[in-house]
Amino acid sequence: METGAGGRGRGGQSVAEPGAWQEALGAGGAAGVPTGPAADASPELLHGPGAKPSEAADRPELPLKLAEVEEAVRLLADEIAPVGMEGVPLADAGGRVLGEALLARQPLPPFRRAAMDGYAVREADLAPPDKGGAARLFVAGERRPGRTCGLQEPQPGTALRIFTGARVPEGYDRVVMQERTRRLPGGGVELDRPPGSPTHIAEIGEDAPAGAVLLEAGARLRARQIALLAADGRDEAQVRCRPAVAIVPVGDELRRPGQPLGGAGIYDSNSAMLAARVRELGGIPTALHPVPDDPRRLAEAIREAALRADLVVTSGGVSVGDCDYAHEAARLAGGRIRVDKMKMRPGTPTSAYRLPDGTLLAALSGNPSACFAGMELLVRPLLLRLAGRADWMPRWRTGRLAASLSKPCPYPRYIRAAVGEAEDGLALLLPLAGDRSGNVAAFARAEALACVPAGGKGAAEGEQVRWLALDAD
Ligand SMILES: Nc1nc2c(c(=O)[nH]1)N[C@H]1C(S)=C(S)[C@@H](COP(=O)(O)OP(=O)(O)OC[C@H]3O[C@@H](n4cnc5c(N)ncnc54)[C@H](O)[C@@H]3O)O[C@H]1N2
Ligand code: MOO
Repeated sequence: METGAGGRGRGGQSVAEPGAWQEALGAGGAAGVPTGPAADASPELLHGPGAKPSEAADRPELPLKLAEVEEAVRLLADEIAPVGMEGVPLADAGGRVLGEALLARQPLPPFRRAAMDGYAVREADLAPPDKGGAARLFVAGERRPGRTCGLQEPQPGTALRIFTGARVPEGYDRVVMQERTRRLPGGGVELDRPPGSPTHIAEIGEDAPAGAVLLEAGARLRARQIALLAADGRDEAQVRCRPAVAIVPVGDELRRPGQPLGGAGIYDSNSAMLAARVRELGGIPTALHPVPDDPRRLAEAIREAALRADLVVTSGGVSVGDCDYAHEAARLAGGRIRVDKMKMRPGTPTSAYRLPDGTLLAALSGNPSACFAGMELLVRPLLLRLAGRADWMPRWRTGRLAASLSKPCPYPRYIRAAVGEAEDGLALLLPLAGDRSGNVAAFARAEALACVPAGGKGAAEGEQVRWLALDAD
C-alpha cells in the first residue's frame, strides 16, 4: 500500500489500489482512509463550492458544442477545486503535491558557515588587497562542523583552523582555503591573499531568510524540494490527497490482458494506459472490468464509479454508432453534458459530463490514439487541477516540423512525433509513421504531440507548430 489515500474517500470508501482489476463494480477494497479534510467532507467540499451542479453554476451557453480544446479545459477546470489535504512523513512525500506554501522556520544557513577547509581570519590582518603578499598569524583555536566551542572575541593577529561546514565566529570575516596557507613552526600559519578571492563564508539566511516562501502551494515534491523540506527541519509535509480516478472501459469486444482473446475480441489497452498515466500524474487509478455495450449497465457502472472517485473516465462508445452508449448512459446516470465533442483529431467525440454529485465524467474515444490524446489534452489538466497542482495547464512549446503533412483536417490535428533539435535550436518534430487513431504501436514510440493547425492544407516541412512533451508529469 502506498501512502496517500484518494481525495474522495467517503467514509473510507476511497478507490481501490490500481492494478486491482475489479471483478465487479462495487467490489474491491479501499486504498486507505484519508486523514485530510476531505475524509468526511460533503461532496460540495470535496469538489469546492463552484464544482457542485447548481442552476447558478450553469451557464446559458452550455454545453460547449464542438469545443476548442483550451476552451473545454478552462470551462471544466474552473469548476474544480483541489481535493483535501493530509500530512505524510517526509520519506513518503516524493511525488506528492504541497498543499500549502512552505515558509522557512529558520534562516538557511542557520549560522555563519565555513565553505572551505582552511583558516578563519580577520580581514584587517591580511595583506592589503591592492598589495597582495602573505600574512603570518597565530593559530588560536580550531572549529569543526557540529561542535560548538566557546566563541571568544577574535584577537588581532590570530587565525582559527576551520573546516567546511563549521560555524565561523563573529569577527572573523574570511576563510582562507588550506591550499593557500603554510603551517609555520611554533603554532603559526602563513596565508596568501589571492586577489578577488571570495570570503568563503556563507552568511546567515543567505540561501533563504527566516519566513521566506521556500515553496509555493501546488508544487510537486521532487528530490530537490524534499531536500528543502528536510533542510527546514520538517519530518512531515502537508500534501494534497491523491485524486481517485475511476477508469471505465466500454465495449463488448474488450478482453482483459492475460485472458483468452477469442474470435472478435481485442485486449483492453486503454485502461492500462490510462491507469499508468494517472499514476504517473500522482492520482490513484482504478480500472473497472470492461463494461458491455449496454446503456443501463454502463450507467450503473458510471454511478458506482462516481461514488468512489474524484474523476470518472470512460473510454469507447462515445461515437454515433448503434453500439455507442456513452452519451445515453451518462444521461441515464443523471449526468449533464458540459462539453459535446471537441475540435481535435484524433478524439473528436471526446465529451464531458457533470454527474449529480458533482463528479466530472470525461468520455474519451475508444480508439487507442484518440484515447491517449484525450488523456493528455483533457484528463491530464483536470487531474492536475484536482491534485492541487499550480502548474496544471499544459506546457506548450514551439517546434518545427521535420516533414510536411498533406492530410487536411477541419480541426487541429495532434500528431505523434519524435523530438530532435532543429538548426535554429527549436525542437524538430519528426512525425511518426502509422499515425492512425486505431493504432497502438505508433504512439508507443512518440515523445510529443505536435499540433498541426486546422485547415485544408496540412503543414509544410519546417513550419512552426506547438507541441507537448508526452512524458511530462
Ligand atoms: N459514422 C461515424 N463513425 C465514426 C465517427 C463519426 O464521426 N461518424 N467518429 C470516428 C471517430 S473519429 C472515432 S475516434 C471513433 C470513436 O469511437 P468510440 O469512442 O465510440 O469508440 P468505440 O467505437 O467503442 O471503439 C473504437 C475503436 O477502439 C477500440 N477500443 C475501444 N475501447 C478500447 C480499449 N479499452 N482498448 C483498446 N481498444 C479499444 C474498439 O475496439 C474500436 O476498434 O468513432 C469513429 N466512428
Ligand atoms: O477523432 Mo477520431 O479520434 O479520428 O479517430
